[in-house]
Amino acid sequence: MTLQAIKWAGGRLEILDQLLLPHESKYIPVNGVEDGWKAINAMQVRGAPAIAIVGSLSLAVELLGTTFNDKTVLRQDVEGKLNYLCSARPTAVNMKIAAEELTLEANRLSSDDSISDAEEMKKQLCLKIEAMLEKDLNDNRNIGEFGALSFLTRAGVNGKVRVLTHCNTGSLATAGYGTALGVIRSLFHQGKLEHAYCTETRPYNQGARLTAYELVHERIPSTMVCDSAVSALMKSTTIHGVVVGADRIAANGDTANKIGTYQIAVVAKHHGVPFYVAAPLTSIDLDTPNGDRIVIEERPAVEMTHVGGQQIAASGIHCWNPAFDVTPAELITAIITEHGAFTPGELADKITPLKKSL
Ligand SMILES: CSC[C@H]1O[C@H](OP(=O)(O)O)[C@H](O)[C@@H]1O
Repeated sequence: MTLQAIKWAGGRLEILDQLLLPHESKYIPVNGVEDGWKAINAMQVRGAPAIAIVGSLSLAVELLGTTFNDKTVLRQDVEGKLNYLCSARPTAVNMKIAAEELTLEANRLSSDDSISDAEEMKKQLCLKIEAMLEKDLNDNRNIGEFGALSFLTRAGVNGKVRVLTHCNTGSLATAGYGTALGVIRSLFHQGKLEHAYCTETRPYNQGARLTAYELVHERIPSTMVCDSAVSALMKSTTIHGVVVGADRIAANGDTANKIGTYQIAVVAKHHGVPFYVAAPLTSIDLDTPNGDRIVIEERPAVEMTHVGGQQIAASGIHCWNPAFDVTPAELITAIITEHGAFTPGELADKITPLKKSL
């Protein structure tokens, strides 16, 4: 199986259908925003950064297949389709931020009299969308380096560390390399990783199906544990730190991430284990003051009662299936971004000027 979640070439978009992993590696075409919305909503592609990139590229596919004669019509088309794409999944903020940035760009181009031709405006918008791929990859490598530095201040006697992560935050959740899994990759490449532990991450099993494969694929020394084994692991083994991804980080540092993250943070606190969130600025939502204001997506019960199409729960049982939970800032040691690691308390002040410079 390849580790490339997204393929973009010459205006053609394909995604690795992550519902089939790890058994089958199959790319499916995304021919426009409706395909993009459906793939995101069904979780054929998932992961906050990957959602924003695939959603935006699905718009680019549609734009490149249409001729526009009027800049205002083009701007209205772009804004409407971006709003539609944002409705596919509510918790991750990356698609919303991408939509805001692209709408601002469309407004700027539309009012720029030096750009008389709607087709030229379309070309510039598509170039901005395409640039998201390389930027995300570069950001992830920087997150990896800053994250490795954060861990190594607490390294073990041999200078190596044991790290736990949750869900999938690797190449299959981003344009490549990953966020939290990127930190693990950087530690491994620096020869500083003693061992990585990944949770299976019920009910969608991103850990068992996706992270385990990425770790095995790259021969990173690792062990998978059940979600319910994290406290026993921390009691029996020295874990130098936990690093997880983020779907939406509020201005005060409260972080929405895959369900189960919050309880790992509580257990880490009990065991004195540092707890890091690794995420690009595109996952930080300064417009949301705290985690109470983050909408948590609830997924269908069938994703709990069935695994791989096989029923594992008694018919008729009621289910509660929130896809995410919110880890309060006081349980987070630092938030690792492409610009450095920041405490939750300093986050807003540190990144506000950085976001403005984007
Ligand atoms: C690189 S952030 C990935 C983030 O997204 C995952 O959620 P989902 O698989 O439902 O999209 C999980 O929360 C990860 O931390």
